[in-house]
Amino acid sequence: MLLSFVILSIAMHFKSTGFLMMCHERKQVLLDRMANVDVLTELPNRRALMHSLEHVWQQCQRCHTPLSVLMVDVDHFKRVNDACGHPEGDKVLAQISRVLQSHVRPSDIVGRYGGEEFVIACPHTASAEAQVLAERLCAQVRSAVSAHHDTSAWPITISVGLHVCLPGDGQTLEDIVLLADQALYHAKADGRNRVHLLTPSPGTRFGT
Ligand SMILES: Nc1nc2c(ncn2[C@@H]2O[C@H](COP(=O)(O)OP(=O)(O)OP(=O)(O)O)[C@@H](O)[C@H]2O)c(=O)[nH]1
Repeated sequence: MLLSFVILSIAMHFKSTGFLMMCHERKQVLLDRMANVDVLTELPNRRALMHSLEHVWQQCQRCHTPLSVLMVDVDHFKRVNDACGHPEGDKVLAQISRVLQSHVRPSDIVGRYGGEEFVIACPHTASAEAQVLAERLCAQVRSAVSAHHDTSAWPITISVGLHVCLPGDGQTLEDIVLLADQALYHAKADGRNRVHLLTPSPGTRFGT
């Protein structure tokens, strides 16, 4: 009788310890998700994106292959919010994120950089291939995403700044993001709804 009581107590102790461990693991998974995933788009947030970008850049440097980085920004997005409302704007951002994600390779990284800006990193990808991808993304967003205001559908477009990092040019993560952002600036200035490939001046030294 006493023996079975002891066995039962031990079994209950392990069961409750196991249960507590399971709760702890679930809580940890939830916390990790909250720290790394953007709630609206379910894409990696800026923190997770920068972490992955650093990882793929190191990988490309080891393999002596280029890394193409696309900075994507929704055109005149303020107008969408103003005309259709913030919740509709949120839907548009979620829709765009799905389009971007569905047109890249599994090895590419898509993340929400902030607001209406996304970053796509394509490891082992040279400029010609990246440019084709960027043009395709522009066309896909234009045809697949629209905001609904009353009965009218408003086409949504994106501008893409493309920067190609070559191993050996000494670029830091900050340089990479800055250059992709400069490319985006040109795409916007040239009229939006387009891709601009940045060509750094010959001899430009980074990371100094
Ligand atoms: N609905 C919604 N709007 C957002 C979110 N994040 C940023 N925005 C809006 O995005 C808009 C960005 O506006 P601007 O920076 O002026 O740029 P823009 O209107 O897209 O114009 P250009 O970039 O110059 O083409 C602002 O109105 C922000 O409020 C979000 O999570 N949801």
